[in-house]
Amino acid sequence: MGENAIEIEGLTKTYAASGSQPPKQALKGVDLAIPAGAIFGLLGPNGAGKSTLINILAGLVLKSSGKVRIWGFDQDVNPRQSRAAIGVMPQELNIDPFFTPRAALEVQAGLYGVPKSQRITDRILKAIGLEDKADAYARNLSGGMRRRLLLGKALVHRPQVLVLDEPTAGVDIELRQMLWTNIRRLNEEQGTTIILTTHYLEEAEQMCGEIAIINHGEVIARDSTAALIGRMDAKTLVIHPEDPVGTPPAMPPGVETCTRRDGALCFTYRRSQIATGAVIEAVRSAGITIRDIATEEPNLEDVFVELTSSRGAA
Ligand SMILES: Nc1ncnc2c1ncn2[C@@H]1O[C@H](COP(=O)(O)OP(=O)(O)OP(=O)(O)O)[C@@H](O)[C@H]1O
Repeated sequence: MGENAIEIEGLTKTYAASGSQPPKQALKGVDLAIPAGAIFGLLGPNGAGKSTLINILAGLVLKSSGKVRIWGFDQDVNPRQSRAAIGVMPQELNIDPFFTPRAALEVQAGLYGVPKSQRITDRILKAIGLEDKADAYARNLSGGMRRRLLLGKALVHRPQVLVLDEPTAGVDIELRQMLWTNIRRLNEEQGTTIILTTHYLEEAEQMCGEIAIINHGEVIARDSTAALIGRMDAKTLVIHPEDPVGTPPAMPPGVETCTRRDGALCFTYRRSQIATGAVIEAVRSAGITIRDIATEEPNLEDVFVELTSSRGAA
């Protein structure tokens, strides 16, 4: 195994035409390397191609062309090994209602050819907090419990790479925290590489060390989360004046000024072009006494919006 858990080169996928629907090119030549041990975020607007990419990794969708290596195994050359190295928690709650969690995990382990003596069913039930429900029918489980069971099913063969497709979509905060605690633990204690898609950019910002942004079937950015956010040039300075200010002070060109409802003055400008000191100086020169001062840095949401909105529609 090299340093990368996943290596993707020139990956394309075109879904065939069906009925009145024309063929759809969902992936247009994706190159992507995901380092072993990472918590890696795959972000993009609806329809960008994230699920297609994940489903190809999982062996659920056939690629049209390109190379995929999972844990060093080429999907075309070593399909069995590459499949054994990856576990996928899908988006849909596709659980057989007549299986109990214990049975569902056992069946899944059987599908992966895990011998009975090597199964870790009890350990997984405990990790996902379903010990109490181990023998209840799945149809009696809450949505949150089913989701945890899906995570459990992805773990039966102890994969080195765990892929999570929107793991926390529509789940309450408590369950979200629990899922993340589980996932972080897997990453820290077992060194499992985690790849996830999420619509919660704040969550991606907190969880993922590295991120790829995919749009219209192409990777349009791939960097550490910090570096991606660092690319954004915008900065906002928020100044709370000692006394209410009627007319905002004159500013150097390129500074946008607004007054917030609480009376704070805010100034937005490009860090690369205007020094914060110059903005503060302009405020002081206008005779304003500053009570408090704060800056607002861009976040992942700003990066995402800027990158994905600049390319237009498909
Ligand atoms: N089975 C299919 N047949 C035809 N087109 C498909 C199929 N699956 C996906 N597509 C199309 O391929 C494109 C990419 O879809 P995909 O589901 O990969 O996007 P996504 O980024 O996962 O979106 P979402 O966030 O909504 O899940 C979309 O235009 C979608 O309509």
